[in-house]
Amino acid sequence: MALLEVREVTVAFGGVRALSDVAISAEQGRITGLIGPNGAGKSTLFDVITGLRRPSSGQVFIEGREVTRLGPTRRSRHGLARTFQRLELFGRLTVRDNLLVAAELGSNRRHAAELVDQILDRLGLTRLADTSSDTLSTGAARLVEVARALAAQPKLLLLDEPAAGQDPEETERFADLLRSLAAEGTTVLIVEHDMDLVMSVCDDLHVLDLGKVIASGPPEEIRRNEQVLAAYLGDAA
Ligand SMILES: Nc1ncnc2c1ncn2[C@@H]1O[C@H](COP(=O)(O)OP(=O)(O)OP(=O)(O)O)[C@@H](O)[C@H]1O
Repeated sequence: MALLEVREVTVAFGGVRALSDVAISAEQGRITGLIGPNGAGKSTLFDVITGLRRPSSGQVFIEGREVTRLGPTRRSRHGLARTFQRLELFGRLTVRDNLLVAAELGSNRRHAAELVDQILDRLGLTRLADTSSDTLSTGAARLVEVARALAAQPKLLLLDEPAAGQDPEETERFADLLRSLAAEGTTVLIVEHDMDLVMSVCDDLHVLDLGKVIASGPPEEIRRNEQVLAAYLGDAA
């Protein structure tokens, strides 16, 4: 059974269908990529999975339980955490306090401070712990968003363009982090335009174009798929 299953989801904004009968899944302990051109519907699908947007039709299941009608807070209790494409840190709080807020909402609240210190250390953020979040570089802020999502100790981690604004060294370290999280059993679903990162870390890919899934499979298959090459990858693969 997939940890996440999206069945036949459709989202319409007025007359525009942002998603049409989209079906994707993410397996436990694997890194699944969601790719496609701008406007394909990736962020809208994340909103449906996290409960920020109700689909016009279709269903979302986490560990086999339907969550389609649950709001974001109840879904986070089912082990789901996400980062945002547009950064959503609490700017005036320090890096540590941003993580503490998330950790204290999680199941391990009695050990929140200890957990936060472990995550800061793991992500190489200890030296920034007392820095106000609104003074961070974009690359560091992206990492802090991931750290904050991890503070909730999620089973399913959704990352919306986590590498945007990271330098190549940050991206390389980030790839290692994702691999180690997956090896520990965390399920990762990632939207990302950095194809080197996607092709090197993802176990499975789903490709969206104009609100439809045009291909699903392992990276080596996707990078040779004619329809995907025409719609998105072109010379990049
Ligand atoms: N709130 C909204 N109201 C109306 N249309 C919307 C809204 N949000 C998204 N759309 C439209 O839905 C489609 C999918 O947008 P979405 O942001 O999900 O794409 P995306 O794949 O995440 O793109 P990007 O890679 O640029 O982030 C686009 O045509 C977009 O203009």
